[in-house]
Amino acid sequence: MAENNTNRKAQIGVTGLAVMGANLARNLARNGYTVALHNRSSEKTDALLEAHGSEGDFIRTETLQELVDSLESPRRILVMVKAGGPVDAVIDQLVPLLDKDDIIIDGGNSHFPDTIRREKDLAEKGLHFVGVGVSGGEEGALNGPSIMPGGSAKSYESVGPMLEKIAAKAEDGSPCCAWISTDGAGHFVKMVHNGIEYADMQVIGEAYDLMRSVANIEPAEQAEIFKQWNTTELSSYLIEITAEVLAQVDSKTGKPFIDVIVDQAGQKGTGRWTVQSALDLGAPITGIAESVFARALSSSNSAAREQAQKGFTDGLIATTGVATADPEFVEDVRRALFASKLVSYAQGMDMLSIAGKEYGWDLKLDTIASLWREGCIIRAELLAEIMEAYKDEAPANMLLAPAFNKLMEELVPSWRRVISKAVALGIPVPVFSSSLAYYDALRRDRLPAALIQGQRDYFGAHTYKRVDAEGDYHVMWSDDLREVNAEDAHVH
Ligand SMILES: NC(=O)C1=CN([C@@H]2O[C@H](COP(=O)(O)OP(=O)(O)OC[C@H]3O[C@@H](n4cnc5c(N)ncnc54)[C@H](OP(=O)(O)O)[C@@H]3O)[C@@H](O)[C@H]2O)C=CC1
Ligand SMILES: O=C(CO)[C@H](O)[C@H](O)COP(=O)(O)O
Repeated sequence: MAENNTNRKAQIGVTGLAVMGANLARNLARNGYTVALHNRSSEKTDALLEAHGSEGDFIRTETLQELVDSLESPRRILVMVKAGGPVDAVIDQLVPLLDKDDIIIDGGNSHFPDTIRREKDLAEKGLHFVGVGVSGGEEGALNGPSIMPGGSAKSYESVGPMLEKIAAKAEDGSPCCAWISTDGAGHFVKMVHNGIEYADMQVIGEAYDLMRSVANIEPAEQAEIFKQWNTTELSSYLIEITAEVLAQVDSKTGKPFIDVIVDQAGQKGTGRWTVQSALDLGAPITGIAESVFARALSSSNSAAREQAQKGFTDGLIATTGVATADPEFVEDVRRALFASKLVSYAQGMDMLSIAGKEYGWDLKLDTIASLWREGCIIRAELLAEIMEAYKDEAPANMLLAPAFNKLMEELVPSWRRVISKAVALGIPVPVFSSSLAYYDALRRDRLPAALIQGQRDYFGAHTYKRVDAEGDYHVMWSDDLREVNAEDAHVH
């Protein structure tokens, strides 16, 4: 049902009816809410109503004033427009039309500093602003996404029940939606989710490349391998869709579909933001960073790639390493993929823990892992175990939780063999190898960081700490090489 009826009131309005907004509106309507619809250009509103108007109770509106007038008070307006300037533009148009205590919900992939700014500005005007991370793509938005809401606890009392109703449900029936923390926390968690998503996709790509380049396993055969892997501890949405992409045959040429796609990966920005933010926080998300750079390397300078293919001829680039699909090699790749994937999740969780302290957010890592169990792009069987690992006392690092510690020990030999083979044959595995370096660095008794401290003290009197005494020290490098207490020498 869809009417322009000024007497009827909707419980929520949605503005921005592209794929995500349209499907979230339908999801809300299917769950029994009366939903007011608005889009900058009314074609999308009409297209939605024509195709799906019978799915629930919708109110068609043409202007933002009509949208506002169609809502019960306090008003709830879900903004699903392009992230960035368009969100500010919509907020600026909405604010003069709203009353105290009305709630604007931004469900797009907004950058969390923008969300912090918007929440503060709107709070000063007596309005609530809720930045909500939504993951699950088009299909998830319709049938149940993973939802990560920030904003004030008070606003969650009003929007939480609706969001929980439309969210994906985990196996135990709990909704994949819970209040994360104040202001930009929801968008921050969604951003880190996307960082993990980038790494997860890249490690799958590296496994594919290894099996194809080293063992000549063609895409159709790999589709079966990924399907089988999806029945193991690797079981996840991304492994599942990888099998489908690899099974696809191009209708124009009859070639494997993967072979007709230009090998230059795009990105909209959330992975890049994750790395930028990690640099600010000093969070060592090395695998996630490599996955963002791998996309950049694939696409930023195609002329350099073309010339290097002809110019870098050290004879190591593999055409084949293993003659056939050696099952032991394939199992090694599976294990290497799983180990690298575990590192990506561990790095993401570590970044959340650091950010919680820095931004004053009480981030519950077990709850966050629980929200990612269903509905989102990184949903995986593994997340139930991650949730358990953070349930009581959070480990200093996810990999140190007993279950993962033991698992990593089992995976490491395969991981090393696969990376050695890749390096020997000249196949780039940036996330496999940086993840192993991260694991090795964590477990190493002495790191060369000691030498870096010595160098810093030499050229900049930056001081160092001793392993056997408290305090900060400096060596009089350009004098008599005496060690002095930094405080006495007035250096820091
Ligand atoms: N696509 C996906 O899989 C996912 C997307 N997201 C995020 O959800 C949000 C919506 O994504 P998606 O549905 O893909 O849509 P897009 O990001 O493609 O945005 C299109 C929508 O934004 C509207 N819009 C653009 N500029 C303005 C403006 N200045 N004023 C008013 N409206 C404007 C468009 O209106 P018009 O029709 O008039 O042009 C249209 O409704 C984005 O932030 C995206 O990053 C989050 C998770 C997954
Ligand atoms: O948020 C998402 C899923 O969680 C979107 O799909 C996201 O836009 C994908 O990112 P990119 O285009 O950078 O690969």
